[in-house]
Amino acid sequence: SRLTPPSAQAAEAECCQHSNSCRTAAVMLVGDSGVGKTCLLVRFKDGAFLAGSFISTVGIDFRNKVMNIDGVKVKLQIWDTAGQERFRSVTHAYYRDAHALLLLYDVTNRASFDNIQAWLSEIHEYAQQDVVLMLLGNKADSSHERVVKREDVPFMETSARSGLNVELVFTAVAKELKHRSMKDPSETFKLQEYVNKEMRGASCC
Ligand SMILES: Nc1nc2c(ncn2[C@@H]2O[C@H](COP(=O)(O)OP(=O)(O)OP(=O)(O)O)[C@@H](O)[C@H]2O)c(=O)[nH]1
Repeated sequence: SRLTPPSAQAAEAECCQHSNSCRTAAVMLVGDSGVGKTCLLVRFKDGAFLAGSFISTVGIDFRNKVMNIDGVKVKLQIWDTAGQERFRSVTHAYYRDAHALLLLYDVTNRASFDNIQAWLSEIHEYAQQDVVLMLLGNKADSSHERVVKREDVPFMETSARSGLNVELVFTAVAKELKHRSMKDPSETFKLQEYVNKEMRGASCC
């Protein structure tokens, strides 16, 4: 479906009616068609996997989810963009308002990985300079041989199918944005360090 997200301010007003400690953040999912953007969002929002026939997103879609980050409500307004080339001009218009970008590729699809450079150029051109950026290698449930990962952007593997790291991605982004909005220089937050620590924690003990 094609929906226009309400402005971030409207979303903030709605969220903050119920709480005086609340932040709103716009998170945008980008990447080639078929890498699993819609599925990742549905997994995060509804805890389910959209198996079966693949319905490509048309234009842009969005969903809200409120997270509790260390006692502060962070409302994520998550925009799911169409990966298909013909919708590129629609998605360009949304980059400017995004606080965070999740750039996905499919670990089983080499072309989707090779296109990351083009996506990064696009992000550089249209997004805010200080946008929070994470690269996600999705479909990590697959036993397929991995394409080489990049070291220059915060990175982690995810699976919309198994749920691997899905909650962690959004928690990490929300934490980063919360830290920034509080503007407390004594508290630093390192996205990659946080996800590395949390991933290790999950696999040990
Ligand atoms: N095995 C596996 N399949 C997945 C995963 N995530 C998505 N898929 C499958 O990949 C296909 C594409 O998923 P979508 O989420 O619709 O892809 P998209 O990136 O939103 O595509 P566009 O809307 O065209 O940009 C679907 O058939 C999904 O079932 C995953 O983590 N593991």
